[in-house]
Amino acid sequence: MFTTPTVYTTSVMPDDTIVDFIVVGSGSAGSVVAGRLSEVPDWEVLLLEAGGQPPAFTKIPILQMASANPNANFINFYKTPPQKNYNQFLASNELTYPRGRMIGGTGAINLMVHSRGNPQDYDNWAQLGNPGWDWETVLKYFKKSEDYRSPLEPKDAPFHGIGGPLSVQKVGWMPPVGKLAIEAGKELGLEEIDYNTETKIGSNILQLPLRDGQRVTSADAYLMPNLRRQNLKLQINSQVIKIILNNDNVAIGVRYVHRNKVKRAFARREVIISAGGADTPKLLMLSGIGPREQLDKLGIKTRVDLPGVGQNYKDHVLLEGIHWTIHPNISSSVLSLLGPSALLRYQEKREGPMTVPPGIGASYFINVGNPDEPTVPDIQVLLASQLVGQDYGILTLGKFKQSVQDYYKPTLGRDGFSMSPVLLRPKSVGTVTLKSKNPFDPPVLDPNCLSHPDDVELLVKASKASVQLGNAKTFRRSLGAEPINKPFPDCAHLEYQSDDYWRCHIRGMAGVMAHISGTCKMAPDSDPMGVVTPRLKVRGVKNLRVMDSSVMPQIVSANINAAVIMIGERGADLVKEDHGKI
Ligand SMILES: Cc1cc2nc3c(=O)[nH]c(=O)nc-3n(C[C@H](O)[C@H](O)[C@H](O)COP(=O)(O)OP(=O)(O)OC[C@H]3O[C@@H](n4cnc5c(N)ncnc54)[C@H](O)[C@@H]3O)c2cc1C
Repeated sequence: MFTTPTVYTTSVMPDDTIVDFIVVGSGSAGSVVAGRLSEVPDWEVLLLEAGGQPPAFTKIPILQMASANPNANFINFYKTPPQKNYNQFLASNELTYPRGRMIGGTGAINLMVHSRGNPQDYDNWAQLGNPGWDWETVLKYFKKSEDYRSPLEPKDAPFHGIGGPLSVQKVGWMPPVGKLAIEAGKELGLEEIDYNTETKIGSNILQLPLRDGQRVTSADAYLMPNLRRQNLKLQINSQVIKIILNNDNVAIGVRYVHRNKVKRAFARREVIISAGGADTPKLLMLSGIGPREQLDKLGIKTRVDLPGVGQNYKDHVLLEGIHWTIHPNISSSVLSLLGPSALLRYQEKREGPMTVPPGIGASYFINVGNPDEPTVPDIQVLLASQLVGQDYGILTLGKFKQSVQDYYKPTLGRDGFSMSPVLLRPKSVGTVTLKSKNPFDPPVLDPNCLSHPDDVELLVKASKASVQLGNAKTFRRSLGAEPINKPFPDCAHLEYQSDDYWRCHIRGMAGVMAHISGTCKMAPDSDPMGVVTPRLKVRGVKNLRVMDSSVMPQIVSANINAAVIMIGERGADLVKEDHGKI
């Protein structure tokens, strides 16, 4: 009714098809890679995707919340082992990690924040021995990908691209608290910035991949317009179960399952894996490329002993539970935003609250470890127009254990907002391992967040800064904002808002953002934990590359999707360069 589903043209290839390039996974990176490689008219490109067509609701930003439905068959919900250092106030500390299993991948269910990270992130990648990934180089690819559609200040214009495949614009509709975000930041000395430039400390309105009020995924931007090319084929419901290596460790094709039948496809030139930070290491290991010890245990013959596969797993950590109520007459409740006038406004004009993912609006990039640092933040505080008890807790409360549900009871039906600090460069490291050698078993994700004490200590400082932000006079004056000044029951034995109290709050209420990265990291040959070279070639194998979030040597200081798209853009150019096409 409000939108029609995007239907991609797909093909069913005969068994033992031979093409030039096989790309595995049509998510945020894979769609870019396949779209760009097919620009070379004499290259045949086959894109294999495990999932199917994306459901229509994924196009409507506010319906992002529907992807939490555990029965959705277009999402893989991967369970973690019990996590001991965080999320202790959830009903279960075995977390569920959603990964999009459809054309568009996780980019079709994410919260749409488009943020590139800090120039220093990429200069660090280069300094670690990865030439060609410095800020100056990657900026060209960020710009190449982008069609920026909001008004630009002259000083910010050189950092944005116009006319690229991916529409990006500032959040168009704001809840009442979002409209005050910039003014509130000024009280604490934070000026408004465009965070996708080189200016990185300050308040900001978030940027989203959006066009005409609808989500734009990499698949919309890079595949949809190009599927009429004869040399680009997209085959769905095709889960790759093994990379085929010949006796000389050259990748010559893949084995995949389509309609309950095992089929093969062969690549004259290269196989490129873009299955995402969880499934890429899984597929490499199933193919005998990974830590020998682990493969031996599962009875998988090692073809290349690469100890780094599945290691170096980094994710951003976000702290919940720092909240304010607002005046009862002011509403930003998600369910009330879905009322008839908003629905009509969306249907007729593609405007209003439905054009924004739930709660999303503005944020603050700050440095709490070194407040004098002028350009590199260590924390992003996300301002969300959401209170846990909002909408009678229907959307938010169920995941918590009973004592926390009781804690929020007095706020049931009230509106409010939260300040959620995010650790931009966590030091804790996790792993992705195989459950078994059955390709249909999920991988075992163990993010192991907050295992490094420095992460907790930085969050203590960030919590205090977040309280200061929410207590800004602007919010109190205009919205009647009142902090929920009450300890969580499990931390009530500690002095309220002392460092020890915050440590307890953090262990209970911090959680992952599901930004799996680094699990097949790019590194020079001298680093034994490196999985791919700076040209994204898998070490010890010929004609095999990885291009997705798993190649990041270090996680970037922002939501990672924009960087993943950049990796796809840069990766496609590396292939073209290596084959003499540019
Ligand atoms: C709830 C949520 C909210 C998020 N919010 C944000 C946000 O606001 N901003 C942001 O920047 N990032 C966000 N992210 C993260 C971001 O969306 C992902 O990091 C990004 O999409 C990863 O891209 P990728 O290409 O590495 O993998 P994916 O996009 O996951 O693509 C992998 C694709 O490969 C397919 N595949 C996997 N295995 C196989 C196989 N064996 N054979 C064939 N196909 C296979 C999958 O079906 C999928 O289509 C969020 C993530 C989640 C889960």
